[in-house]
Parts: sequence; structure tokens; C-alpha cells
Amino acid sequence: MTKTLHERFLQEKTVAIVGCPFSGGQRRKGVDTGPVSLVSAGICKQLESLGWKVEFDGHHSFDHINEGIDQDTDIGNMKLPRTVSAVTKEVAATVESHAREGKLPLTLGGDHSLALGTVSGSLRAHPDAALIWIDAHADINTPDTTESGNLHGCPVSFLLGLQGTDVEPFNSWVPKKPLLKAESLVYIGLRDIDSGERKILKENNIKAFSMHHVDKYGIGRVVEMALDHVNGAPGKRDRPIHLSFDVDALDPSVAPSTGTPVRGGLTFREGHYICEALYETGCLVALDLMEVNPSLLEDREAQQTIAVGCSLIRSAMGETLL
Ligand SMILES: NC(=[NH2+])NCCC[C@H](N)C(=O)O
Ligand SMILES: [Mn+2]
Ligand SMILES: [Mn+2]
Repeated sequence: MTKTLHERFLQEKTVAIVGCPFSGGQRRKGVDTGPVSLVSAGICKQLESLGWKVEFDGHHSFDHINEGIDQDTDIGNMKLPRTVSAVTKEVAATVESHAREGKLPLTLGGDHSLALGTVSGSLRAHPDAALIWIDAHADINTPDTTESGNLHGCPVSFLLGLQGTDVEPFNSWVPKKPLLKAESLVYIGLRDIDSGERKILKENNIKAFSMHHVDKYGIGRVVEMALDHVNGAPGKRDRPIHLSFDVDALDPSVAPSTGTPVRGGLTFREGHYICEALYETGCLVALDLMEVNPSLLEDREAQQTIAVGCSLIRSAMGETLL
């Protein structure tokens, strides 16, 4: 029998919820209300009924950092660099401490720049962890290649320590010797990649399954190939996994209330299948659910997106169909 999730890398079946009401990595208001909505929708109770001990002592307050936001002028192309750097530095410390205590940190965003913090925290506690990034976007722009200047499009480049990421203010805490290697990263769901990002993906030989691959092979094969890749051999399944799920990986008909929707995305089942299959490995050590923005579109779309967010989380944490 394969070991259950908490027997492998966690010390107990405890999930520590890290609510991150933060939107400074992009320019649309409202994504900071995502975590509050997911908790109000009952995610804590839902995880308890799956047998988890749930720790949640309120959302992280970034007020002390946001106070300086008006003085946070661009550095090169980067928008709000000091704010994003300070926020992600704190998130890294929080996620790291939960992970070191043998718990599974579940970070609720907020925009995807937060993942610079969550993944850094995970890797400090689980240096061998691989990163599975589910997204319409690669979020691998560097401060030099970003066209928008929005840092939610850049976290992966900092994690990999790509050229151009050794910049202020991030170099005050992001390590020179990166914690993440290119071969420990795999993408699923990509369909909107900037030209600079395409070059980075090629040059660094990064494994990426676009929607084209999902159509071609089916989601079952794609997840298998993704897991084979990060584990280094077919069928091998022993590396801890950090799953960073951007809700915009799903088709906008499934998850409409998000800041940068792109048509042609994952179906409801494809998204859930990924989460179920990763739970089944027993290797999941951290989970992010990002970019839920309930203030976009009408209430109906917002509620739909929040509900889908909760059910993706449940699937990644053991909810089964049978
Ligand atoms: N986390 C996201 N939704 N990222 C969208 C990024 C879009 C675009 N590639 C940019 O750099 O701005
Ligand atoms: Mn995205
Ligand atoms: Mn993203």
C-alpha cells in the first residue's frame, strides 16, 4: 500500500491556512478579497470534513507594508517592487514555519506574485520539492522581459534565479543560489505566453504542457508525464510536491472572475483531475490557490469562481468521487 499523504512528508494531517489578501502584483482591484471569500464560503469546515485538522488564525495583514505603497515607485519595468518584495518575504517566512512543523500550508491569494513567497518557504523546509504550476500563463518574465511590469507575471524567474532577477529590493532576501532548479518545475495549462517567456522556457529546457498537449494526450497522460519528469523516471513518485494553482488555468466559462482570463482553458474536470491525481501521489506538501477575484463580473460569476476554487482545494486534499 502506498503511504497516505501525511505519513510521507507531513508530521500530522494538519493544514495551515495562509490567507493572503494582496493585489500589488497586478493592477486590477479586488483580487485581495479572494481569500476572505474562500474562507467565508466554508473552506475550513470542508477540509475538516475530509479529516484534516485545520489551523486558521485570520488572514495575514499587509497593512504595514501597504502603507508605503504610494511611495513605491517603479524600479526599471517593475511596478510596486518594494511592496511585492516585502509581502513575499513575509509569506515565505510564514509558509516555511508551517512546513517545518510538518503541516501542509494552503495559501489563498491574492495575486500570483505571492508564489515567490510560498514556493521559497516550501523549498526552505523541503529542499527536494518540485514545483507544479497550473496556469494559463508561465509567470516567468524577468524584470527585463516583462512588458506589463506586473510582478504576478514574474515569480518563477526569481525562484529560478534567472538573469536579471538579481535586483533591488528582491536581492535583499531572494538567495543568489536559487532554491529551485529548472528541471524541478513543470507547467500545465499554458496558452498565453509572452515572447520573452517563450525564449526563457526554451533556453532553460523547462517542461511545459500547454493546452495543445492537454488536447493531444488527454489530462491523464499529461499529469503522468509531468510527474515522471519531476521524479526523474517513469512511475517514480517520491519527490515532495508544491502545487501552485492559478484559477485562470481553468476556462473562463468555468472560473470567470479572475484578472487575466484566457479562453481555451482547462475544463472543470481537467482542473479537478490534476488536483486529485496529485493528492493520490501522497507527495503534496504545499498548495496555493491564486487569482480568485470576486469583484470582477457579476455576483453570479464571482460565486461560481469561489465555489470552483473551494472544490479544487478539496480535490487536492483528498475528496474522492467514490
Ligand atoms: N498570474 C497571472 N495571472 N499572470 C498573468 C501574466 C500576464 C503577462 N504574461 C504579464 O507578464 O503581465
Ligand atoms: Mn494566470
Ligand atoms: Mn499565474
